[in-house]
Amino acid sequence: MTNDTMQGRFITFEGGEGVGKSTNIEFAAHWLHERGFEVIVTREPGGTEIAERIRNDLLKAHHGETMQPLTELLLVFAARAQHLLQVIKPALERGAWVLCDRFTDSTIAYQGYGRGLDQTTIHALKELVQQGLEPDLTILLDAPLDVGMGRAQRRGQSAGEETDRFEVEQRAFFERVQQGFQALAASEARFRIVDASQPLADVQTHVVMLLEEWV
Ligand SMILES: Nc1ncnc2c1ncn2[C@@H]1O[C@H](COP(=O)(O)OP(=O)(O)OP(=O)(O)O)[C@@H](O)[C@H]1O
Ligand SMILES: Cc1cn([C@H]2C[C@H](O)[C@@H](COP(=O)(O)O)O2)c(=O)[nH]c1=O
Repeated sequence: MTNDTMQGRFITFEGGEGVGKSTNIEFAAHWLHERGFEVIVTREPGGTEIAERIRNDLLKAHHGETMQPLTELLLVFAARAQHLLQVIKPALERGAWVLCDRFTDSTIAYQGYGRGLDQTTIHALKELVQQGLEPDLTILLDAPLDVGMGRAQRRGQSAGEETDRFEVEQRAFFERVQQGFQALAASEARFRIVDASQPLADVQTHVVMLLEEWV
């Protein structure tokens, strides 16, 4: 099944840690609800009971055993298969807007550029799981690393969140991830880059401009 047979809109929000994906998805959902659209807000890894359990394994620190990059990659796609079949495709088929916090571009950036896994393998898994389904629009929230990481740290401290298995990575890892997102944005027509280092009101004005092209 491809996007051509789907009635809804599939919008993904991408970017590094703390750039404002969740904040802007909630804002976009509210904006669309007010205009009468059915909106599903979801996230990856996650979005179903099984996929959320996989997320927990992916994000929590494991003591005494290191998760292999290939294991990480397969778990991300296992969660995605469940999420696509159970939540995303049915919602698109009935005409809803699906706003998803991260999708396969995060896999290409984190497991491909970040961990150094082979892009051909990633694309083969993508084809197997997505069967040609792509987001209609991908909003890349882009900010210097220190801006996003500073925001994520402050949010984590005030909410008492535990640091996850990705957040403890070295700066060089996040630099590679950011290069990955920038390379994707330069090569895929569905990407739009939003400067996420701006004040939130300006970021949201830009997000609305992008949504207006699809309503
Ligand atoms: N443009 C902005 N200016 C200032 N603060 C912002 C801006 N956008 C988001 N924030 C704040 O930064 C923090 C991180 O935002 P948010 O949780 O939306 O990011 P995220 O990209 O979803 O993070 P993560 O990758 O960790 O899930 C929050 O406290 C949020 O209120
Ligand atoms: C979808 C996806 C996610 N990740 C990583 C990226 C983040 O560090 C975490 C998710 O947590 P957040 O609250 O959304 O920041 O998972 C990944 O490595 N690969 C993926 O495909």
